[in-house]
Amino acid sequence: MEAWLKGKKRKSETPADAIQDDDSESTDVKLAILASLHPNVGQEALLDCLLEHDGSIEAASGALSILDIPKEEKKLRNPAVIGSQTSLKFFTGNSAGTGDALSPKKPRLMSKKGTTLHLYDPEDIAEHTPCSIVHNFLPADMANDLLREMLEESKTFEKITFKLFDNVVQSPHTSTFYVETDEELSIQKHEYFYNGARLTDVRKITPQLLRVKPLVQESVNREIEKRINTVYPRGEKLRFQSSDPWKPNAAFVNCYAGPQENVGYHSDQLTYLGPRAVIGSLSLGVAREFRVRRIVPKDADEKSAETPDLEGQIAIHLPHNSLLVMHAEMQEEWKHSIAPAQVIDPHPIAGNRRINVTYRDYKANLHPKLTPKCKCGIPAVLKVVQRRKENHSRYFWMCHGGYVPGKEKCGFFQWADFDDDGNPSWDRARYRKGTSHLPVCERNEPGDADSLGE
Ligand SMILES: O=C(O)CCC(=O)C(=O)O
Ligand SMILES: [Fe+2]
Repeated sequence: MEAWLKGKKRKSETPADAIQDDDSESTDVKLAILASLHPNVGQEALLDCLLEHDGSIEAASGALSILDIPKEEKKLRNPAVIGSQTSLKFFTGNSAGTGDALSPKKPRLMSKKGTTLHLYDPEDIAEHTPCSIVHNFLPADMANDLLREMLEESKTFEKITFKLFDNVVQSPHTSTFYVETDEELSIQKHEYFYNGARLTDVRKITPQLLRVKPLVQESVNREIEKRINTVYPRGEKLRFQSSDPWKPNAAFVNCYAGPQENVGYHSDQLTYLGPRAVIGSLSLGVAREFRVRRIVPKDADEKSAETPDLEGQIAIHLPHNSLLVMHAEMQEEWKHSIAPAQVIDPHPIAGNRRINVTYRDYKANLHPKLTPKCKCGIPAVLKVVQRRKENHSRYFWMCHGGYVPGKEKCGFFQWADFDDDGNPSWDRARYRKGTSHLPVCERNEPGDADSLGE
């Protein structure tokens, strides 16, 4: 941690490190480190300060040290309260979308860095973010039954513990994971890895989660079709996006007990969902702000000050019983978070708690027995080059051992090869050779950073 705070290079930098930067670290972790350095500053002020300093702990910590914290905390922008919708005209630039596969055709929002655009309307959300939303999604009784069931379950949810640079940190909310069969439960516990470690709490899907699943499935597939037809170039699915219907077989459930519980800016892991993953996210209980921001790739030697990110964050308001679909462009090009709130409206059933159920489609051909393993013997994690222009959008496998308390990462790195439907090259039955321009399993040894154009 010290080396990072002082701006020194981390020891044992690997090719995977070289194509990432500070931003690849979860905001949870950055917040945990900032909180330990500035124990008197609230979570929200820390988050705002981190955002204002482009995710740099060093810069944010420096600013917090100089400031008169108690006064400044009150003045900091973006109070995470339920805000009112800002005029879209203020944020919409004249420039049209880039026209690439990942940008909506409509003009791009040009919100200034550090500002938050609050969106409520489904049309605005579909137009300006990589998401779409369905309000009042379930019949009211069904939503309440699921909420009650999950509130009961969440009494035994736990915070996730992971490691960063010798610090063991905990997620600022609780969660657990549900699968459908006993066999899947056993496999999830013994073969799947998350942040380099096995999950200890995997549960069998509950009656209400199972009851709601087909409705989510139907609605998400409808939203995918709509997105393809109205937003994507030529009305075609994105490259690497699966051409199969979306079929959820797992649910990750989060509980935010009170306004301060949150999740920092992150992209969801693609390791088992594959490229261009779609996720169906159901919100129950207290309404909270889901924030998204686009990741703007930079040249290796480009400083953020020279190319300020023109786009601020967008807050999507997630009321009780709303289904948010994170579309195929979301995880690769954007980050998302649940911001801490100053105030919340208590919910008649949930009190101050919010339950979030993310239904996910785990791909059979990305089972950890099939994916590359690193030298630690742990199934490698699938990532994509997000922040660098060089090799931008390329997928790669890397070691995740560094996230396990007491374990160093081994530096394993390997480019990933998928066909245009996101099938990995080892899936002989489905992989359509020649549809991907990427080299087949090109190998880079640790330290071989030249081959990455760094
Ligand atoms: O609570 C939410 O709406 C988002 C949760 C989330 O981002 C996640 O589980 O990865
Ligand atoms: Fe997420």
